[in-house]
Amino acid sequence: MTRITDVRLRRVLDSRGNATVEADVLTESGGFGRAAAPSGASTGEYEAIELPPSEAIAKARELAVPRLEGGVYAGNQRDVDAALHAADGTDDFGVIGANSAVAISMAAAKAGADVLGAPLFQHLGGAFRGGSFPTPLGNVVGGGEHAADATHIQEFLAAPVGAPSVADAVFANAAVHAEVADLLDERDVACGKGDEGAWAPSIDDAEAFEIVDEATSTVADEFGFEIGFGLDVAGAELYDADEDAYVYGDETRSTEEQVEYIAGLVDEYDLVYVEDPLDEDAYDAFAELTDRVGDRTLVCGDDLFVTNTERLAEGIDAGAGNSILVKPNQIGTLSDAFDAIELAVRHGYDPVVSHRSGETEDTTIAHLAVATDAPFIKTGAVGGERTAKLNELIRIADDAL
Ligand SMILES: C=C(OP(=O)(O)O)C(=O)O
Ligand SMILES: [Mg+2]
Repeated sequence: MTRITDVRLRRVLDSRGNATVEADVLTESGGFGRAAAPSGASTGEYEAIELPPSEAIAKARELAVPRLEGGVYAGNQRDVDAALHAADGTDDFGVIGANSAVAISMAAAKAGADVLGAPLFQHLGGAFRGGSFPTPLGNVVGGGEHAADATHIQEFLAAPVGAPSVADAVFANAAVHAEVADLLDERDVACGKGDEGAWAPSIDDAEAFEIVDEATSTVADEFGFEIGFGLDVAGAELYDADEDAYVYGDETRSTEEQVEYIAGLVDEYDLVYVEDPLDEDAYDAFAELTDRVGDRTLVCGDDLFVTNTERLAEGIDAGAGNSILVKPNQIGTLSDAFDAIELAVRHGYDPVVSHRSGETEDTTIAHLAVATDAPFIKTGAVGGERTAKLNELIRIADDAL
């Protein structure tokens, strides 16, 4: 029933105004799925390869589409993803592009769900999923590679850990975003927004901590539940290998000092989440930091693990981190993303399903998070391509798909 009859690929716009790959998958019995690849700006060195969309589409049409059409069932995700790997023949999707691969992989999953008449999260996760929801981490202030002339730390993330429902959590993050705007206004700081919709003020990181701390406390009092906050430091972007130091404008920190700095921030602000506090090769320093603060906060590897089971296994051996960021386009298929989540959970690492800075209206990651019972999802706080995922979580919880 779910035998694939057509795979159609096209270029569409992403939220930065760049082209990205969209895939449609059609099945014999009329099933239909559509998905689009997101795209990073602060990409990890070890991510699967994103090719220019036209090239990725041409290569996928030549090598992957003939293997899929007529020969593979969309309901069998492992077979779809194995066909994509076989068509590519490399271990990083360097031939057809991880952007083509992930768009097809996600579109096939949606087509499989469509034939079954089941929501995507249920097709992926089974009949017993849909009862618990991830806490959304909402980017409210940011800079780094996502905005010029703003904070050095890439993302300050509201974390409504005490929210009684996913809808309450989503509205709380939007309220923190609005409160931050008021606090910036009071300080006469004018600013625009970064790629993910977070405010991108030209202030130093210390001031951003003050503002986000105050905004989360104010909104927590208003909403009546606990709202913490966390960070994506995007340490690989700050790390200068020649100087062997983390560069914050005029200030630099050695690896030891960086560990000390982050551990201090965790305690000063009760941070619930710290992503990529160190460079993408710094397994030992990650392990040292995890040893120091891993009992009271999540130390999450994004560029460190790149959703890759081999890199995660190295991290598990080293004791580096206690959490993994999961971005399907970093590894190229949903099967690979599931494998990373399952390996993580088996070893006590919390998976955090994530958007990219360049996004579309695609909602697959909302379903992936529910399907895998991930405790967190990182998908922004405001902005259409971000609220597409947040509103889908609300619909899933409301049984309104
Ligand atoms: C979402 C992120 O940004 P990008 O997509 O630019 O890697 C991130 O670093 O976690
Ligand atoms: Mg990151």
